[in-house]
Amino acid sequence: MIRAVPPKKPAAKIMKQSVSATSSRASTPPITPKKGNKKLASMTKLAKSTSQSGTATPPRGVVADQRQLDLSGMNLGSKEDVTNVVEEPPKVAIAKEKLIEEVKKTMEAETQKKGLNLVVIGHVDAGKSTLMGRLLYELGRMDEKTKVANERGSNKAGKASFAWAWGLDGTAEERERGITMDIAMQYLSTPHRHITILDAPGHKEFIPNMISGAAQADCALLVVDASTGEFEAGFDRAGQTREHLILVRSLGVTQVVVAINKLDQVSWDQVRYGDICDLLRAFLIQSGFQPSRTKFVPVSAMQGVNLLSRQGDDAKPLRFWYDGPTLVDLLDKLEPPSRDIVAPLRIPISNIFKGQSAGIAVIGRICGGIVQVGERLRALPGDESGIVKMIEVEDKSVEWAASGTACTLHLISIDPVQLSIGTVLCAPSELVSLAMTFTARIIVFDIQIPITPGATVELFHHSRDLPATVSKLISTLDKGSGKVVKSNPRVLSKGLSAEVQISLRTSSLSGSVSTVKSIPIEPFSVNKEMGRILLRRGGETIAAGVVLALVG
Ligand SMILES: Nc1nc2c(ncn2[C@@H]2O[C@H](COP(=O)(O)OP(=O)(O)OP(=O)(O)O)[C@@H](O)[C@H]2O)c(=O)[nH]1
Repeated sequence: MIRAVPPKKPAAKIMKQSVSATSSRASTPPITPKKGNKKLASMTKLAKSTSQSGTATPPRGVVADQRQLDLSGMNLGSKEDVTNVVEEPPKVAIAKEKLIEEVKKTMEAETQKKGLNLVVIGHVDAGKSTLMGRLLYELGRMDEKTKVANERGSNKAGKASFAWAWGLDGTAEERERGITMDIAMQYLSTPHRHITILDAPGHKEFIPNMISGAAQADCALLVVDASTGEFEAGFDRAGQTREHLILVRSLGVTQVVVAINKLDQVSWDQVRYGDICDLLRAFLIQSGFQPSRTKFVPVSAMQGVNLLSRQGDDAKPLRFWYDGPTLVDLLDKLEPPSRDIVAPLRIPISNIFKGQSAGIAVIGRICGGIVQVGERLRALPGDESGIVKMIEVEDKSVEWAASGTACTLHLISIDPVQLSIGTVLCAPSELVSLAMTFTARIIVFDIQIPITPGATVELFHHSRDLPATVSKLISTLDKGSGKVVKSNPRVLSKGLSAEVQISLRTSSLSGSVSTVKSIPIEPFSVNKEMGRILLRRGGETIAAGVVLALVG
């Protein structure tokens, strides 16, 4: 199904006009950096600046409740400042049942471009940001002026080879270090798809940020450096090519496009391309990806070869042996996942920033249901609620947004101090459950030290990570049937499937005290996206799994 996003218009006309209006928006040629992009850029900067100061991306073991930390750098006013809104709060324009019908119609409209969220992953320096920067340009999302400014700026900084990456890596520190540190969000439009790009950092140090991006993704674009020695480094046990693939699969991503990049560095060697594809194909199958849902494409991000076309001299050596799809052809065929629009509304917050006018703005991907302007939302944990003043999707103001959509909500009449990364917004009549202990079915990764009862771990759930304990080892399970193989095992070693109990801890590995008492979480059987978890320890992902039941 589709991510359905209507244009902003008088609510009464929504039902009649949405299909044509939406389709015309869908075919609108995008493009130059807009006002909204500036806002997004500053928001991204905010996330990055907090990450530089060690707050948004806590070093391993640091308490991950970001509530105070996130808000401290934002100069947010008190509740009075935020809630003292003179203007009338907006009203809900359309009844829920009618809205569901409206959304269904829009989603079924054949002319509607299908939307999806794509996380760009791969080993450090594989060329992810360069590829995305070049693609933005080729598809008309980056204008000539910005391109020239990035070329001049990077040249002046002695980093000419990063000119394309500067289109995504926006902060001074990222540009200085020549690496991506936090997720950068951009939008691309192919003939049949609206794609929200989440450019993830490749450096091991920033894996938590990468997980935050992967948790919001439907599909992944894996970028691999084909240069001699570089592919091998990334594919090594300690490399991020493997780790990123395992992580995205664990978080529910089933479709991957693999871009074998920098082929210009190996003279477009067809044998090298084939060897890399063979190795990756075997690893993808081993990691649980279906061969029919993994596609490979040879490219050079730097030269812009085989992104949109294979024209020009640079592409000549590739034309000798390749006549398959381009990268854009493959992106255009990615299958959007089904969206559960009738499910209870769930919006886990992945970022918070001060709104342009009154109120606070939060970013999140809708994991079920529909949200509309004027709706009152409850924020959990806590007892706060607020009103949706505005919804933005792809920098455009819309009346509603449905499950699967990454959106920015501007909230009023809410105390921002009660919000944090990981807070879940939902309808007051259908609250998300809270728990500090739950059981989960996990798969243990390739770990050296087995998991024992009471093992301290970092629990990753959506964009949040928290100190936790594997409080009980309940049973080991048969991977295929799920039947109990052994009850109360003493340890869990690599490759095992097991049922465990996980409890939040009130202190982190570093000894600081967490204020988190319970988190909004749901069994996988209730809401898939709310029920996925990852466990990390010592900077390594040790297990992934799904929530079975909440204990307390
Ligand atoms: N020759 C060649 N160099 C490339 C190509 N793509 C990227 N590079 C270079 O590889 C280096 C790293 O590129 P980035 O785009 O920053 O890599 P990245 O994967 O985004 O890096 P992180 O996000 O920090 O992991 C830069 O110097 C690029 O110019 C390519 O197709 N050919």
